[in-house]
Amino acid sequence: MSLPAHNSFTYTSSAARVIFGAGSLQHLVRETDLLGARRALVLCTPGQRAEAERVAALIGERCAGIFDQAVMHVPIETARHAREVARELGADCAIAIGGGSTMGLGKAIALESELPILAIPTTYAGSEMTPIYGITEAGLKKTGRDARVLPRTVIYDPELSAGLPLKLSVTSGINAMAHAAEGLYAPDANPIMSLLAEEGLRALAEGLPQLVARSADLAARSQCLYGAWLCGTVLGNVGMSLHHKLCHTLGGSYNLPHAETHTVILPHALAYNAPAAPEAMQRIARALGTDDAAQGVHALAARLQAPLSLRELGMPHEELDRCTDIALQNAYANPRPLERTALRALLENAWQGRAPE
Ligand SMILES: NC(=O)c1ccc[n+]([C@@H]2O[C@H](COP(=O)([O-])OP(=O)(O)OC[C@H]3O[C@@H](n4cnc5c(N)ncnc54)[C@H](O)[C@@H]3O)[C@@H](O)[C@H]2O)c1
Ligand SMILES: O=C(O)CCC(=O)CC(=O)O
Repeated sequence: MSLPAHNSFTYTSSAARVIFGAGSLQHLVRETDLLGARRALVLCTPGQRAEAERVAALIGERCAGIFDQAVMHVPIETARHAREVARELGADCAIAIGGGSTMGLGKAIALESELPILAIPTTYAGSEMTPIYGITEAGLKKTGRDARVLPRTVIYDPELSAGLPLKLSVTSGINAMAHAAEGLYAPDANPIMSLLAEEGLRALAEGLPQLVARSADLAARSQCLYGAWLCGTVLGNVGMSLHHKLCHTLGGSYNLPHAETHTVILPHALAYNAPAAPEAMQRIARALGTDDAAQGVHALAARLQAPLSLRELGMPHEELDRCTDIALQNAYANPRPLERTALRALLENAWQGRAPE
């Protein structure tokens, strides 16, 4: 795609060291040493304690302890507890192994202490590539951007995502695709991020069906993790719009599951924005090998047997009006102006699980 004459942009590269490939966890000691860490605190969810113990065993005496209480959306109480544990143990680095929830906990610690994070992602959420943090206090999730929370080193080892349940692999992959799709019509989009976005979409659109056919296939896992890396980079570098705003409203105010909510909303958000962002839609469709971006994402999700409706995620129908109001509360950039009636119709379609209009 050629650069239009009127195109001007600012591009700041976020530095992160990436080690990618099957078996790359073997480089953990080298990478820990390169960060100068002697007392690393290993972070995980309760369900990934075994993976954290493996990390602890690998780094041996460099491990100060394991904190295994990461949960979704980083409750402030958990963040305070983890910060306290890090302080008490004299930790000089946080090693986060897991998905976006564990990365989020590492970021909550780094935000106050500037502890470097070494991230070992095991889902496709992409948080490891972003300076975005989120903390939930009194039922409200606040997000922000801060360079201190961007992980310094990321080890992408597809072998570690082999245990990710297939359903979550699919929805997590579509969560990643959403970052790239919105990145293509971001107000601060730039040609570099758009290249990564299109390639990330292509990698996931190819890799996810392969995963569904053979969930432990290492080539498919590598392809999806590669896509997730690129899509996460886009999320970290350009602003998100309507789709992410709706997902944060549904997740934050109604506690709907994160990756599944992204999966249901994405085709509808793209259909809403399609008339105002034709070039982005063309690039998304091209990456998916289809004619229409919104219909293409919907068809892909259906083919992967992903959830298609807010109803099946437990969203109460009577809350759709209030949800529309919340989504309209704060102004943010979006290619198409936010119109109440059209947004309410979008949510209705998503609730019913219809194809996007
Ligand atoms: N700040 C950012 O840039 C950013 C980006 C994306 C998501 N997020 C946040 O991340 C959270 C969601 O992250 P997520 O979707 O990765 O889910 P998650 O981290 O909550 O993981 C979901 C579940 O899967 C388990 N799991 C993860 N990897 C596994 C594996 N390989 N094998 C077996 N089990 C595994 C986890 O232990 C957890 O129980 C949300 O809070 C979201 O807001 C933040
Ligand atoms: O909740 C956060 O920490 C921010 C998440 C974000 O912007 C990406 C997403 O919704 O997947």
